Amino acid sequence: MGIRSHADLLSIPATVPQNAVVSLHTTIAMSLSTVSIPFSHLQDKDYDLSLKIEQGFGPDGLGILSVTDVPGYSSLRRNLLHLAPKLANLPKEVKDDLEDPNSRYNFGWSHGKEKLESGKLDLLKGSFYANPILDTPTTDKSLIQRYPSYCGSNVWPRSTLPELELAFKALGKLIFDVGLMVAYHCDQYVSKGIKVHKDEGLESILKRSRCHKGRLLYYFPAQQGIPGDNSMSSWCGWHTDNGSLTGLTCAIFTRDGEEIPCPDSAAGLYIRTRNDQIVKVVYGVDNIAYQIGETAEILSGGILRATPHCVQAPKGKESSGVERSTFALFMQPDWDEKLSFPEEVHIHKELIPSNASLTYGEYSEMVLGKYYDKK
Ligand SMILES: O=C(O)CCC(=O)C(=O)O
Ligand SMILES: [Fe+2]
Repeated sequence: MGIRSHADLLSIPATVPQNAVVSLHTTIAMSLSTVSIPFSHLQDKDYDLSLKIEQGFGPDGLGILSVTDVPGYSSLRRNLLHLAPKLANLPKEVKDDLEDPNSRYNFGWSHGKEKLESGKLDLLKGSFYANPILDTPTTDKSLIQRYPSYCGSNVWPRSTLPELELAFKALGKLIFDVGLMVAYHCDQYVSKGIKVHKDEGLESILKRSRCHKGRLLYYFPAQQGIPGDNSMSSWCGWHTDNGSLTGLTCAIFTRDGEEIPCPDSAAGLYIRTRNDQIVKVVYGVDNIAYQIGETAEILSGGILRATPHCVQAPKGKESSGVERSTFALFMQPDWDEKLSFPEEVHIHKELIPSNASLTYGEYSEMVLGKYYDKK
């Protein structure tokens, strides 16, 4: 998929916090709140946010920060996230019709198609992918064949869940617009370290891209945790996102579609920081979180660093039947955008020659081949 890669992070050399309790499989990690930026500051191009960006995305940051008080966000989030269990519970034939094997399931419904860290197919979650900005990014047949995961068209359940399209596009566009503001302030921060040429900053690159992808995620009910998997990454394996900037909602937990507080405070998103701490990340329900993807690392010459993350399923008796719904927006460069790799490549070293010059389309097709069975 266009999107993420289970990087080779299986043996994470975590610096275990002093007070951590270590069991055979699980490390109880510290829980930390993200740095947060009020929308009114973010919106102001003259507001100096370099300290906040540094605290969030700099060498000692978590690699994730969040934006508060975005007008209209709260109801758009709830509207979309509550559709995830509905979509996942549609009859199998309906979901089959929403599949797009040609794009390696990067448009429409995807369940059990992607490989987990273990090499097994991922049955724990279902996803619905669409480009919230453009329904048909191109009509050029050769491009569609070459980059099917970006150049294909959206597939909407127009007769079976008609409200999905509007809700998905509305939330996706809002997270995109706010993400561009985050990108602008990232450029300001990066330009203190390296020269950022006009039109080559993250904001310009993301603004002109036709490659953005939203992912509505639905994690199927945990049965007293995931049987046989006590690990931190029991719901979603460790990986870095392929794109530049990922916008994330705070997840909703439900049982039979009814919202409930999560019964296990250890469940949720974990991040490995740049100084190798593993941290459980928390932010307000109405905040939009943004984390760094691989191509922001490449474009910034390593000043920004891709954020490794995973998701832990809730454990224990009360967790039986608990579902999790969330949304991610992968803001990615256009398929035609040139990426110049620094001499020292940290990302997918085994696939990418140093000093390579690839387009984002070429790069992501290379990386994706790893996580899907060949058709
Ligand atoms: O479920 C989440 O909170 C994160 C999902 C994720 O990391 C991804 O889809 O790349
Ligand atoms: Fe991710």
